[in-house]
Amino acid sequence: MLKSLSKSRQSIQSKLSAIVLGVSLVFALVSVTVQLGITYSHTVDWTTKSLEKRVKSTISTISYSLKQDDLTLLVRQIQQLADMPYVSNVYLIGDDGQQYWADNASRSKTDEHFMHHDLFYQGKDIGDLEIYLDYDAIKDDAFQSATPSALIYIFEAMLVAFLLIVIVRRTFTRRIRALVESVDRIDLNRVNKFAIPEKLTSSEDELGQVARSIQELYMRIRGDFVHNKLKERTLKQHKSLLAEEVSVRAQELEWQNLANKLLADLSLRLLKGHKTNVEHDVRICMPTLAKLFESDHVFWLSIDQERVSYRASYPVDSHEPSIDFSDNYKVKRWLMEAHEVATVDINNIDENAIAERDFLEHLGVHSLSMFPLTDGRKSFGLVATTTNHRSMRWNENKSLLLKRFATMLSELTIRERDHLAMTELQEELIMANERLRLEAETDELTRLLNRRPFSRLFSTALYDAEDENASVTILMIDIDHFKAYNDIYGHLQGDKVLSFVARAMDKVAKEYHAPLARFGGEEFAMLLPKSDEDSAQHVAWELCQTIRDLCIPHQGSANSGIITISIGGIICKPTPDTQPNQLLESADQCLYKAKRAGRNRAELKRYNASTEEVV
Ligand SMILES: Nc1nc2c(ncn2[C@@H]2O[C@H](COP(=O)(O)OP(=O)(O)OP(=O)(O)O)[C@@H](O)[C@H]2O)c(=O)[nH]1
Repeated sequence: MLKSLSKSRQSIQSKLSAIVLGVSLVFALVSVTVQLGITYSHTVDWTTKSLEKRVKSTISTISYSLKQDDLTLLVRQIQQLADMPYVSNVYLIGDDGQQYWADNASRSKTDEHFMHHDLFYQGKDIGDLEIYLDYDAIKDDAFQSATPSALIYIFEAMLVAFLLIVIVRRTFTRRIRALVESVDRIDLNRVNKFAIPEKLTSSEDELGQVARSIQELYMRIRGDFVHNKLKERTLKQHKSLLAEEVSVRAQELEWQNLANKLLADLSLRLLKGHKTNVEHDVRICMPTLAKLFESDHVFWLSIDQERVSYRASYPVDSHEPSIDFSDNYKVKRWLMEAHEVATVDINNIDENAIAERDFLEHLGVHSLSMFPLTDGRKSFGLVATTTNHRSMRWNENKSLLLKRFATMLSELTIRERDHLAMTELQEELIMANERLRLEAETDELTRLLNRRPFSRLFSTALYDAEDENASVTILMIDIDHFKAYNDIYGHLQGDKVLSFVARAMDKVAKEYHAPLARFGGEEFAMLLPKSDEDSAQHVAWELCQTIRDLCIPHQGSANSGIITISIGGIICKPTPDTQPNQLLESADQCLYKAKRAGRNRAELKRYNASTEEVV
């Protein structure tokens, strides 16, 4: 039962109650037993002493009456002894063997206890006196007298037990239960502040110590819990910060990657592309640039003195506000002399910077970031990115990107400038070369081609004629009796005549798109591509007539009296083996024939390229 009680929910109280009750009952039983023993022994002792006292007072009378055989006295004396409390019987035996019994219920002496006294009379043993006690009666009386005490003891024990339980309950069980209830309320998964009631902890007894220990333990656990929670929260915060940091880093890297790719692409495009497509190439990368800057517009301005021009802008169809620095040097200086990326927001602009504010308002710009284009000495342009209605979010990376973009455009502009200078120089050189070439290929006196370019043209004409299966004519022209002219009119006059004749023939040549050259001295050569015999004959005749028509007097010319020319010509349908020199030689021979035939005429022959014969 105790076991089951001890297992019950109110185990301590029940156990205590049972223990206290049991101990009290045992104590009561022991007390009653002790009381009984004491009462019994006390009664026996008292009875014995009373008897001894009585025997002592009556023994001489009994001895006397026995000796005197005064039976009446003897019996009375014995009966008086026998009437004493708890005396069951009195037995007397004389030395003569005579027995006397008191007149009590029992005369047996088998189970009785007794007191023994020797009877003397005048120093002589005359008999024995034995007194038997009624121990059962003593016991009964003892029990009877002990019963109230036992009841009192039991009541007392019950009372003590009850009081003890009440006291235990008041001072111990109830507090333990309150403590248990308090402890039950502890939730270690929460950080609520918890306190065991002060009435439990303030006590100096063991329970108070236990309550304080629990409170301290809880405080320590709570402290640890709070510490762990704080650690956990800090860890969470760190983790979230780390995740945020990683995300920001990733975005930055993505941004940086896009920026690098943009600049690399632009750089490559500018290197590969044609110089005239520069603006186009820059314009292509501007949308990405605007995205990277988170801006509305990107401008590339070229600034020369007060003249500002947009080289490229984004968006393409956006309004490009006109910029005039003619009476706004302050703003120009502000824009062009920045050494770092300048960012300005209409909200934060210095109150004194009225010109700058007006400038931004004129542009319709809320926020602006810019960097000048410079060759290190002088600024010649600007890259700027702007927002219209909001502040621009700017950072180091964006500054760096704008700087790198501006540096690229600066280098590009410098390269363009150098390229322009180089092109101009090249063009000058080409023109000079052309002039030199023309000079080298032009006869100084007549301004006609000289022999070298003519030979080249002649070879080309032969190839063309061969390709087209056409005929080509070469005319060799010589002024008649020119030595005589020099001799008569002088060398200088001879030079003048050479010029006149050349100019006149050139007119004819131009008419027929025929190259004409001074071949040397007073000799000329004319080439008639795609010509047949008739046309060649006609041109030759026209040449002779043209010179005759000049009517330059020549006293040394016996037959005409004027300057005339003789022409020898070869008409040829060339083959791949046809040699220009051979044709020139043949034409020369024809010229010789014309001279011999009387001059002032043309002698034209066909040259058979297959047989290499003049026919
Ligand atoms: N003034 C002048 N005379 C030149 C020039 N080149 C050549 N001559 C002269 O031209 C003359 C050519 O003379 P020749 O080859 O003997 O022939 P020609 O006197 O014209 O007689 P034909 O040719 O037979 O009619 C020479 O006296 C040269 O000195 C020149 O540039 N200026």
